[in-house]
Amino acid sequence: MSTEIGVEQEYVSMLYARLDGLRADSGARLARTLRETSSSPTAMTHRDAETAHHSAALAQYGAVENGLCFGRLDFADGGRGYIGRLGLFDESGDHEPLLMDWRAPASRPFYLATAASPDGVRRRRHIRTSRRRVTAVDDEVLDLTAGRDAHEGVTGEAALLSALNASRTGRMSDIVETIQAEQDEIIRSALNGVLVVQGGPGTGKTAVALHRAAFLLYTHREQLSRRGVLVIGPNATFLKYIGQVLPSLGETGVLLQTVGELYPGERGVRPEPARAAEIKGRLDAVEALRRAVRDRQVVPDEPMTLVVEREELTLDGPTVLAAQERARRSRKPHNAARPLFAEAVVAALTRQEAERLGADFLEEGDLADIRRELAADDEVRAAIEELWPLLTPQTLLSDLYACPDRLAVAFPDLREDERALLLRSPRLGWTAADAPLLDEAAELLGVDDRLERARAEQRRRDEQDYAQGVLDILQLEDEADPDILTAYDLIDASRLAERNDEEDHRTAAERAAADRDWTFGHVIVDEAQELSAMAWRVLMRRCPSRSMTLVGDVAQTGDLAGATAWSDVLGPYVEDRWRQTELTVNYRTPAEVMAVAASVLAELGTSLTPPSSVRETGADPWRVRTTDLAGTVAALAAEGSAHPGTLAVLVPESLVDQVGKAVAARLPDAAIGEHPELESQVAVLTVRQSKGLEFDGVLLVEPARVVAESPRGRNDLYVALTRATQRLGVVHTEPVPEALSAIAER
Ligand SMILES: Nc1ncnc2c1ncn2[C@@H]1O[C@H](COP(=O)(O)OP(=O)(O)OP(=O)(O)O)[C@@H](O)[C@H]1O
Repeated sequence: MSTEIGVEQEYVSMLYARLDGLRADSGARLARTLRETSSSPTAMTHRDAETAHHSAALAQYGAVENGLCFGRLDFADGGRGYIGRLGLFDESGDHEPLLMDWRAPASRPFYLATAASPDGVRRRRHIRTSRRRVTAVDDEVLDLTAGRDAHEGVTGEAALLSALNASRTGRMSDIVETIQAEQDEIIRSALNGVLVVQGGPGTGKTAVALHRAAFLLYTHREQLSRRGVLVIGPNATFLKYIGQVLPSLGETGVLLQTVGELYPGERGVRPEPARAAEIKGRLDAVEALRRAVRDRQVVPDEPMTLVVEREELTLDGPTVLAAQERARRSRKPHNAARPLFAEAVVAALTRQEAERLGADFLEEGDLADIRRELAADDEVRAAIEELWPLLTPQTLLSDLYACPDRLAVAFPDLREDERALLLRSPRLGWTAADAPLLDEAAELLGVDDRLERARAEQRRRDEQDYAQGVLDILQLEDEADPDILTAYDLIDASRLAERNDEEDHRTAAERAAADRDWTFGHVIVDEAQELSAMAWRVLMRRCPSRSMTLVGDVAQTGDLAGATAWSDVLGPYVEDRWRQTELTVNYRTPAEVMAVAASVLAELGTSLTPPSSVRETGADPWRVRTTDLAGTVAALAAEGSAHPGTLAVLVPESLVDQVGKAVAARLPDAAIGEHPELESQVAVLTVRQSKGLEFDGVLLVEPARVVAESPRGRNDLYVALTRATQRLGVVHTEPVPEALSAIAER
């Protein structure tokens, strides 16, 4: 085999030389572009575009440095192809492919060909490298291995097991080298429509979702780089965990967000009781917000007296009610309808004033003057603001949460104690469940954009005037020779103004993050089972094309507002027009640990079958019963940290402080708290924080409390048990839940 390594080394070195050449080329072009000094608007725009292009190319060449080439296919017809992280071509005239991008259709057999269905492939070779050095090659000769005792459906077994057994680092890595057939199907599924990927823990849902993003951007580059791709994850820690995967695949134009960040400009990070989040997540909140907005459109109990120019005018209930009716009939959102309300109020006051002055003597011009004066009067404006205030989503929501009476109007069907859960001081900041409500409020409030539109029109006119000036000067200079085409002949002022408009060179992802009205080309939701009905409404607004990939596991739902069936989530938006696929193999959790998790799943009473583990480790789970919980956990964590790789101590919420302190006293570098540093070797986390993550070893503390403390406690237990890639230990003082009693005591 060592000669084979030599052969591949030669080829791989040639590929790196080609990559270096491209990198140097882009670097030189970038430097040249940056040195250009022309300050004409067209040249500047061109320069910005070129800079962005070369910088992106350089970033991509940097991203593929590790594992540039990882596979080779030998075809039955004698042909051969190398597979890698990007496509490289021969510099010479015939432009032969030297390396095929893993996303290209030609690379597919690398992931799909099996002995039973070789698809023209004679041999699949996995090339393993460390930096630029080839360290191993694993061959599968497809026409000879048909009867071999391999794990059914697994391709590239040696490379796969080597990847799965590697110690974890606290950052997720990509899986391009060992994507399995059932995963490949999903990654390359068509762009359009809603695709649901249901899969048990460790089946690679997150990995598949991210690789799908990279595949879609490659295949539909034009469309998706303009509209962008949004990836939603459960929390900031998780986003940090997966943050490196797409850049390692050479993709940077994807926006990663939590639900709490869905409303631009605000970050919903404050914790709140599960019950409060559940109430906010119900669809009823739409009506509640509608009522809250109407509640701000006030009819005075007593007539209001306004003093304008030392004269008294009266605004009574019926007048206000009529103005309200007029504004509401427009069916415009609150802020957009406000000018109609104001107009109606001013018209009523104008009539009053006209009558006082003697309407018969007044002409239309006089009435218009009165109207203008009243509309500009401070007291009139204050009255309008009181009766139909201009509202931001933030003020609407914080005023609502701050006032029991307002809450009672908005949520008449809630019990008093439920409403009390929503009550809070406006200064405390937003929670994740507030973000969809802010977005809903923005829909209901709308914007009074007349001012903004007037400003934009003025800007446009100014630019046009300026362009006209430029053309006039050019015209003077050109006048000498009537045969020469003048600038006038080629372009008029409005087109020149348009050209000078500054182009926006932010990526689609950057622009989308700041824009509530942005609609994405594709939306991917990870841990999709956790999203509330209100969060789905926002996502559906952000993706009117309904081109979406939702990955999740309804057996792992921890949030009360989360889903227990995909049809419940999607029915309101696409009825039954969505497709579901399933992932069935667990690549993370070894069989020994999965056996325990499977009995918890059975107790959940779902029809879901546990995914089958792809490997065994020979290490059985164990448990220790103790009377000194914190002390024992700290000692076992110290013992566990002697193993290579990461260790998570998973604790019920109520024990985080106590256990965290004990572990920190013993292991000062352990990560603890709201935003734990996952690259630390040992981390103390709640089960909720551990969602979607994985660790080499897991020490689960007091599982009975994990179950007892949450309304979806058994789901949480299932999540906790399936975080380990190698070892699982349980520490408890109380008896363990029935499903865990089979674990041997140590
Ligand atoms: N084809 C593969 N090759 C190598 N590793 C893989 C493959 N598929 C999945 N994995 C690894 O298995 C682990 C679990 O994957 P992932 O986190 O995507 O699963 P998940 O289904 O999202 O799990 P959960 O629902 O528990 O969050 C990861 O370490 C991932 O890299």
